[in-house]
Amino acid sequence: MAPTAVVASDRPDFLVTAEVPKSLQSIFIRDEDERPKVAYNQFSKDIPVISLSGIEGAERGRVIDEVSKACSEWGIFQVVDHGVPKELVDSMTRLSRDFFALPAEEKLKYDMRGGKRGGFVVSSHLQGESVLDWREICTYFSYPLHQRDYSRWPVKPDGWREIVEKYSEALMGLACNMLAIVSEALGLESDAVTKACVEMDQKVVVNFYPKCPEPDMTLGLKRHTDPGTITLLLQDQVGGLQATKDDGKNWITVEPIQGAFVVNLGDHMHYLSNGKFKSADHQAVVNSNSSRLSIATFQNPAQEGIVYPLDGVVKEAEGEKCFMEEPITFTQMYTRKMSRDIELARQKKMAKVAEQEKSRDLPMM
Ligand SMILES: O=C(O)CCC(=O)C(=O)O
Ligand SMILES: [Fe+2]
Repeated sequence: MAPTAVVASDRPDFLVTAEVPKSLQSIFIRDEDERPKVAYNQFSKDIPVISLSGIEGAERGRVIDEVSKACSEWGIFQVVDHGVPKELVDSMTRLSRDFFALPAEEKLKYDMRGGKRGGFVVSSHLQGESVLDWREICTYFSYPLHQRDYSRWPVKPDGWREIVEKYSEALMGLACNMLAIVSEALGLESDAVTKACVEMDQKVVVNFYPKCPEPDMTLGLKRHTDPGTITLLLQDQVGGLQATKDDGKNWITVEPIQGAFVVNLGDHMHYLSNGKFKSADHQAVVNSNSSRLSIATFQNPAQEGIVYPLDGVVKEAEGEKCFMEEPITFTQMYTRKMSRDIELARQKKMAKVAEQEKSRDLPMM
């Protein structure tokens, strides 16, 4: 039976950590073509690992070259020697895990459903999906500072709030450094991308993927590209982040590296670069052996930020064309992306129903 669409308000019924069920509820079962093809722990070394050591001095040229190559080929890479203190990363990871271990009623004090800006939710804050992701999340809208609403920041576990504050500030610093490198990799001034963002927005999303009884049938987070400018992802040592550079024909599992950040370019950056830099298609798979934690820090432009290739990126003299018809705002870009996703899901569902009807009409052999 085709699963019926789940509205966000139904979701706590599917709270996945309460007690891991023996089999998967149908609402988590993905169509066959969407299911994982590669194991969560079959790690690949294909994604470049770039050291940021010496980035303000003699090593800058090397970093720019490596970032440029990684962004053209994958749109995803890892960074080490990034300067974010290890103790901060360790505290953030430990307190995040402690939060998800709290009783459901404690987490639901920060229930994010109904359009609240931040807090706890099961599966996803997007509405109208017919299959659920196998995860719980806690979201912090951390920047701009004047929009920060601490009433949506959990007070438990003790000290988490203060650590998230420090973490989001440190990651804002790292993101700006990375965007300077990406600008220079496009042959532009180092502030070209941050200027295009108008005012940098940041959202910290802590993903918790519980152990799953039938991990081959579902996904922790379905295939997507991140919409914003750049994402910095911290993952534990379990493994589960997968990326593809050939539209889903082949997937690789990103090797977890202690203390590294996975850097993902989002759609905004893809457009700013006139398509020279990719926004990586990625997903998260789950497993039956252990739960997994990842912390995604999304750096987005302001809502009115312009989405259009940056001045100087399109080399017209070399016959290059601008691949967008007209500039749009980030809000327009995001709305179009969402409607496209919904339309694709609708078409897929219709094709499936038609297929089922056709096979029902076939004469019995
Ligand atoms: O958990 C992961 O590895 C991926 C998370 C992610 O892609 C996201 O939150 O957008
Ligand atoms: Fe993502």
